[in-house]
Amino acid sequence: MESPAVEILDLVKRYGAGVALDGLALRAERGAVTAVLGPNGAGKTTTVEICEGFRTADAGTVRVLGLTPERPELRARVGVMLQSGGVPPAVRCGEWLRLVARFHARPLDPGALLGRLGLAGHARTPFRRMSGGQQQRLSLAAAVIGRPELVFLDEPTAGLDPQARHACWELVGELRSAGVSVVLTTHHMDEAERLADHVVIIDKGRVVAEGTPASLTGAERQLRFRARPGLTLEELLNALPSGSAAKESPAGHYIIEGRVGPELLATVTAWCAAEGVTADDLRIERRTLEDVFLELTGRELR
Ligand SMILES: Nc1ncnc2c1ncn2[C@@H]1O[C@H](COP(=O)(O)OP(=O)(O)OP(=O)(O)O)[C@@H](O)[C@H]1O
Repeated sequence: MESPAVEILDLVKRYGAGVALDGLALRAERGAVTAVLGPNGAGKTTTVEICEGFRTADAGTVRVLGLTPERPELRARVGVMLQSGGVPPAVRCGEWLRLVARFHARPLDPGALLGRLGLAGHARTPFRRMSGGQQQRLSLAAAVIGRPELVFLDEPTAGLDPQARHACWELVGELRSAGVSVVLTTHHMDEAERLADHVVIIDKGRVVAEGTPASLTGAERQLRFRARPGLTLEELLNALPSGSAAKESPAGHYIIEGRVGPELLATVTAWCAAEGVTADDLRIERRTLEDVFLELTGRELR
């Protein structure tokens, strides 16, 4: 049977007295987009860089396409986009991509790839003169130019403008359609929900939840509104159909769960009117990955 794109078991990484990874386990299937989600310092970059062979683990096993990360044959089969670094400051954008392409047997066309990522006009710009977002897009291009079987993208859209973000999303979609396995880290829930087949939420170096975006968020809808913090919800709860729940999370944000329909909506708005509460942004929607994370850890993702 074919090995998964990435398989991690009991991974531990310490930096001095601090534990960055605390027994992390993760499996990324071939041909799928796996999003690793978590707040700052959760251990995303450490995990990805161990898989890429740039850092060594203190304990645990890691297999990338069935091999240990330091195996040299992985270099031609795995594309890597780092959060920063790796490109000489004076090299011109187009020159760099052509150079990277030469290391691969069947590279994509560098010029076409630059065009796809909105960098056609910057082919002659030295790396150090490119904006952060442009540098990032070049790193993305360099990660995929060799037609890898597996690509690691560490926060590929951080700091990108909306247009560049969409170009990146499209590229990830195409990689997936071409059967490439993608492992990406992100802080953006919408990005994970939009792109990923499988989401792994990590916090403090451990996996706190995983599944498809739909299985994590569930099919149930919620009623949400914003109002002044500290409303007493007991009376509202008494008025709601049995099986409903009402909570304030975070302060000033109210979430009503249960059978969301006309009756529940009417009860909530009547209660608001009676309490003199103006419910801002009143809406009905599915739970988001952000909510899932908040429930699991009591903290927001960013
Ligand atoms: N080289 C290092 N030396 C010491 N501590 C480190 C080092 N790299 C990471 N850490 C620590 O390990 C923990 C995990 O960091 P990591 O960069 O993997 O998190 P992350 O989830 O990628 O965060 P971010 O979203 O901010 O990039 C953090 O507490 C961080 O301070």
